[in-house]
Amino acid sequence: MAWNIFSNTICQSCGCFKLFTSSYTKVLSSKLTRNISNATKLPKHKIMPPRRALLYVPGHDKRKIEKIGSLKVDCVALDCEDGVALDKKDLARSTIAEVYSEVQKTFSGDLCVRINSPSSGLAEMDIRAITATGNLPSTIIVPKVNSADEMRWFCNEYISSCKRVPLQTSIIFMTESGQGLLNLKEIIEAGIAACAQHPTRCHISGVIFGSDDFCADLEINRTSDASELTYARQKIVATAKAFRMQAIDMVYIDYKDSEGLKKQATDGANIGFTGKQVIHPNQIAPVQECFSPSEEKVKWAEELLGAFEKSTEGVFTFRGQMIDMPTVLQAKNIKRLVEEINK
Ligand SMILES: CCC(=O)SCCNC(=O)CCNC(=O)[C@H](O)C(C)(C)COP(=O)(O)OP(=O)(O)OC[C@H]1O[C@@H](n2cnc3c(N)ncnc32)[C@H](O)[C@@H]1OP(=O)(O)O
Ligand SMILES: O=CC(=O)O
Ligand SMILES: [Mg+2]
Repeated sequence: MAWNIFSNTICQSCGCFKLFTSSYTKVLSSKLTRNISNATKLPKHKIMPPRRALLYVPGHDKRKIEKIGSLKVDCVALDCEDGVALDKKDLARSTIAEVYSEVQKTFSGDLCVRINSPSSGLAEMDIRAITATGNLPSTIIVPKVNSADEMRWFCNEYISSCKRVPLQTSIIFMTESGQGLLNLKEIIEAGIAACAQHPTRCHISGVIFGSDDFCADLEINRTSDASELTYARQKIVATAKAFRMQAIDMVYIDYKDSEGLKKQATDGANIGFTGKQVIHPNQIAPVQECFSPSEEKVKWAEELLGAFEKSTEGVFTFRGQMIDMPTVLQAKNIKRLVEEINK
């Protein structure tokens, strides 16, 4: 009985199924059975492109847009929002609509468009401009989502504006206020429910932490180690991951300080973020490196998984450490990440 439940619900693309089947034959402790029962309630993993660095490029700035094809970055956001002054919003919309297909020919990463926020009164025009073109963006970023209603509003507005049927548009939204953080779970659930009405057209794939707007909203004083943002960052990661979504960390605005950037990116990766927003080409390589497992870690994971395959026990010793299922799962995460990056 339990066996059938596992095989129908555990994601096979990430390898959990294999792990759970081997662990089933190895250790059938009550603790493990309880963990697997909980796992069955989780949504399935989706195959998502890696978004280790997400570079903002102001949507009206053709000089910067022309650079995109030469940049080795996982993800670019053509911006209609805060990177564009109010009197250049129209120019950003028309430029993005004009160049999107061309840029896609030279850039193989995820080419997103960040629209203005649902409450700005500008988002309708952004949505209309990007859906009017034949080539819909692979990902739309919706900033300053403060409530479930705003999330529902965006999903319905987007679907009803599309002249062509969109195919699996990723929707990533931004948490940038006290309300946004407080309502995070409800916002995600509203997005999942709205997209479930159009399962082949769009899905919610990530949350971005808009820390600068968040600091403004909460009147936070910034410090160099960002310790004042620990709660928000951890809440965003835990909530996003509970729904099997990506979590993308804050911008490091001091873009000439590469050491500070690396420190903050490493901190973000260590607490579970999958990537980080960047604003300058020089930030791409260090950030992507911080969100990639080191060679040493990959070797550790490969060897540990090899040892796990050979072991006939649920608990065994590897490089002097006690290893059981949680550590095997961590090694599997590393293997999966490497596969996604190398795809
Ligand atoms: C924090 C809250 C947010 O909402 S963040 C998102 C909104 N902000 C943005 O989008 C800012 C994006 N970044 C920028 O506009 C620029 O990087 C800023 C910070 C203004 C610095 O520009 P600039 O003085 O030109 O830098 P630089 O001379 O060192 O640039 C070297 C060459 O690289 C280019 N470059 C720079 N930034 C980008 C970018 N984001 N995307 C693509 N290309 C970029 C510059 O144009 C420059 O090229 P060139 O040498 O002139 O040919
Ligand atoms: O939009 C990003 C932010 O930090 O605010
Ligand atoms: Mg913001």
